[in-house]
Amino acid sequence: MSAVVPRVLSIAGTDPTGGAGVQADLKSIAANGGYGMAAVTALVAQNTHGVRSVYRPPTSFLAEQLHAVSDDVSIDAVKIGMLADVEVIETVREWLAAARPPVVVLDPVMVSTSGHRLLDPGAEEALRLLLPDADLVTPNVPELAILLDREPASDGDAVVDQAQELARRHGVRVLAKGGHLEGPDLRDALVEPDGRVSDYRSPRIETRNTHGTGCSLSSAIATRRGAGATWSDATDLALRWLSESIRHGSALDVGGGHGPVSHFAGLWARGGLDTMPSPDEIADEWWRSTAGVRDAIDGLDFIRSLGDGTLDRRAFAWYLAQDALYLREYSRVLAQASRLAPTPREQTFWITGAHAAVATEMALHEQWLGLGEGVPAQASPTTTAYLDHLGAAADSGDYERLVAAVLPCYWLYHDVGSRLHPLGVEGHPYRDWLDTYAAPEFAEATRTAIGIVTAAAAGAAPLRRAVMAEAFRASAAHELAFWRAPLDAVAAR
Ligand SMILES: Nc1ncnc2c1ncn2[C@@H]1O[C@H](COP(=O)(O)OP(=O)(O)O)[C@@H](O)[C@H]1O
Ligand SMILES: Cc1ncc(COP(=O)(O)OP(=O)(O)O)c(N)n1
Repeated sequence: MSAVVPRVLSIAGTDPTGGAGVQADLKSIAANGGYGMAAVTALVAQNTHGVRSVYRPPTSFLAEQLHAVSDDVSIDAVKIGMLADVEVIETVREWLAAARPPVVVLDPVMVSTSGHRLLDPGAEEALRLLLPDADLVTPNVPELAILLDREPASDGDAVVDQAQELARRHGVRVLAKGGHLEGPDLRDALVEPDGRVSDYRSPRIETRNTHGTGCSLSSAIATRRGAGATWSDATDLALRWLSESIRHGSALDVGGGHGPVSHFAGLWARGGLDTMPSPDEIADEWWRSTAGVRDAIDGLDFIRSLGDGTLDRRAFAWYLAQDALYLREYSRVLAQASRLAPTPREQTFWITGAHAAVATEMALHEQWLGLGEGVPAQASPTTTAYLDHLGAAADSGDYERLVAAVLPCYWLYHDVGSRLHPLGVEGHPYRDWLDTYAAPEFAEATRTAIGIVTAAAAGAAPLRRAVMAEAFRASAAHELAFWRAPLDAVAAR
């Protein structure tokens, strides 16, 4: 069973400019969703112009690195790159036999683009003997030819023929890479040991930034396969990612020769640099964003006179009638939130709120509607506008947007209710109302609603979070209008 984040080990040489070797592998593994590890086979002094020299440390130290990893970490996939010479190949072969990683991708690195050898000529036969230990081998055109001891293929069909022969000879899956052929269209071919071929075609990108493409591709496939994708899907995903990364390579401005690909360009473009806010940070930000609305609510004559008990009873009756009309619909909106909720806990919370909205609140309001102060039977324009906004969120089927839209009705009522409550002394005419919205049960429901909504916002992508914040702010503005309307309506009579 592979881990959610596959643990992928690169066994390869280095590139201090970060375009190829273990440095590229680690970026590729991370960009494809894996946890990257690296055991270094050789230290290579190279840059975007080419290789200057190679230092191969004692293989006993490579063995120590490999065992240090496998003694401690469950490895989901291994990518093997530059092996330098026979001794290194033998060391890796012995370790593979002992560690038995579930996925092994072998990029048979032999010669750099600049023409410098990265594998001793005398090590080619040893490398051939390593092929059956791999699940996938990813040669470019010249490497494929050397492994078969043939001339390099000069067109796509000839590459596939050679890949089929290599696959059959060594009983191994082969991804033959077509980057070294001429022409505007690229063809990579995945060949199964039984000869079946899957083609992957893409347009050639006009760029000098192709250094390390082979390293990056093999690491990406190992990572995707380590995460559980089929070989065919892993190859497809890795190639799509590689094309995107090649396309953005020239924007990096690294070196004056063949520059690297931009391993994280796609992630950056899709918001990968944004840190995820915590639910508490979202709660603070959203609450601060309604400061103007809350000040305006506090400044309303309706709220002031509701608190000190001097509110015109006709205005209060008008408000309660509108609130009754509102709550009937609000209950349906909460029921929809319950229907869309992703967890039983949230489902239960919203349906309990829906019940409270019709039962508890309607009982309280009926008591006041008995006042018979010329109560309107129709929803006012402000009530209608607020309900249209909530109804649109409910009809969208978008749970996050919907729960963000219903939150101000909890949060602002609890805020106003708890601040006015101390004014509700014995004999206060609106004491029931003040008690309801300052009640511990309503405070608890408000806390839960804030927790659910802000957790959903914290887990959402930035654009989705912005949609939620907008729904929340719009509802807060409707709350202000709702509280401003009663005195205006009574004055207009
Ligand atoms: N200019 C390019 N545009 C798009 N894809 C490319 C380009 N050059 C190489 N690739 C892709 O990069 C991968 C590695 O290419 P290749 O050059 O064949 O191997 P290597 O880097 O090992 O020499 C292949 O999937 C190939 O299709
Ligand atoms: C340390 C190291 N390993 C491999 C290579 C070759 O990289 P590759 O991905 O095959 O791409 P090119 O650099 O040949 O285009 C390397 N240079 N260094």
